[in-house]
Amino acid sequence: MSMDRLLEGIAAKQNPTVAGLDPKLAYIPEYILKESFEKYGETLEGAADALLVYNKGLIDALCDIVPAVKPQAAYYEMYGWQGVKALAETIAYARAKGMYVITDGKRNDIGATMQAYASAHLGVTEVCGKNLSAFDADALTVNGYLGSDGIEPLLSVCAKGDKGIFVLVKTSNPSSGELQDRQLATGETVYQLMGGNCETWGEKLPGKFGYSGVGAVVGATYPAQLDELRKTLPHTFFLVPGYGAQGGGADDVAPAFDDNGLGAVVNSSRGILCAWQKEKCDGGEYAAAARREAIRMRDEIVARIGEIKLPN
Ligand SMILES: O=C(O)c1cc(=O)[nH]c(=O)n1[C@@H]1O[C@H](COP(=O)(O)O)[C@@H](O)[C@H]1O
Repeated sequence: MSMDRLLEGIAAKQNPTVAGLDPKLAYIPEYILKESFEKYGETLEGAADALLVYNKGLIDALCDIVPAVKPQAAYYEMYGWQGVKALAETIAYARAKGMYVITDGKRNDIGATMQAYASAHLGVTEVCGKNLSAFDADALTVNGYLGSDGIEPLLSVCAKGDKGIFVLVKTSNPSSGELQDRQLATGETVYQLMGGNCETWGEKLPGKFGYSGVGAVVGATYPAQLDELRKTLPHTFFLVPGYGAQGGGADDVAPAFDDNGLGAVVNSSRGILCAWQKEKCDGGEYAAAARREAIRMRDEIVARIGEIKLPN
């Protein structure tokens, strides 16, 4: 149920990481851009085609060693409906290759509108009595700061379709403390309260390995909070962004894991996408360079946490 498929993928591949698919034209090798622009002109359609070709090359190179991808919707929306089509095709391609797909949309709204987001990204949309899948990701990042009526619609969609959500709790950005670290009259911080909400919401989506379908986003840039939240949120699986380009390393993310080497999946986007540029290798090697970086990241983290075991 819920997050179990992600945990099974992590254990099978002995790799607790997710590759962030946040593509920009500046990261895409010249030969891909040239072909897409020749086909569709220097248009949004040409750019979106290049994104998709680039993503497919990455997915092909990573799918046997990395359990999940996280496309961030903004990088597709910036190319209009053509970009959004590339997002949908990226999700379908990655799922067909056996990867768990977390759409990073950080969505939230009031209940009725949230229901529409839930249908769009995780559930089905009814058309003339038929239930059709729109984006059909495995999980979605969401903003819980509108309150529980913005989360409830997701829980029923997740229960029906074996899907999960990751709720923003303590985000990786430098200013996250402006709101999230504020202390409430009860003495707890706002992020602690939100973390507690994840445990409560997760009771509706229990998982067979102890982690529910309601995960939490906690940044690699805040290792002390990762440590604290791992201890206080035993049923909440963490999505940990901030490794690599934002400065987080293996030592920072290690506290996010439990004694079985489970408990978190660590994201790297630019670190993987731009590996070929960092290595200064030929564009034709971009996918191989991404794979090398994914292996380096996996090995660095697994060396800290040990073997990953699924509890019985
Ligand atoms: O929800 C997220 O994924 C997220 C939450 C957060 O607190 N910080 C954060 O960086 N992210 C996302 O994680 C990715 C980080 O990208 P890199 O810094 O390039 O690895 C981006 O897609 C961000 O939008």
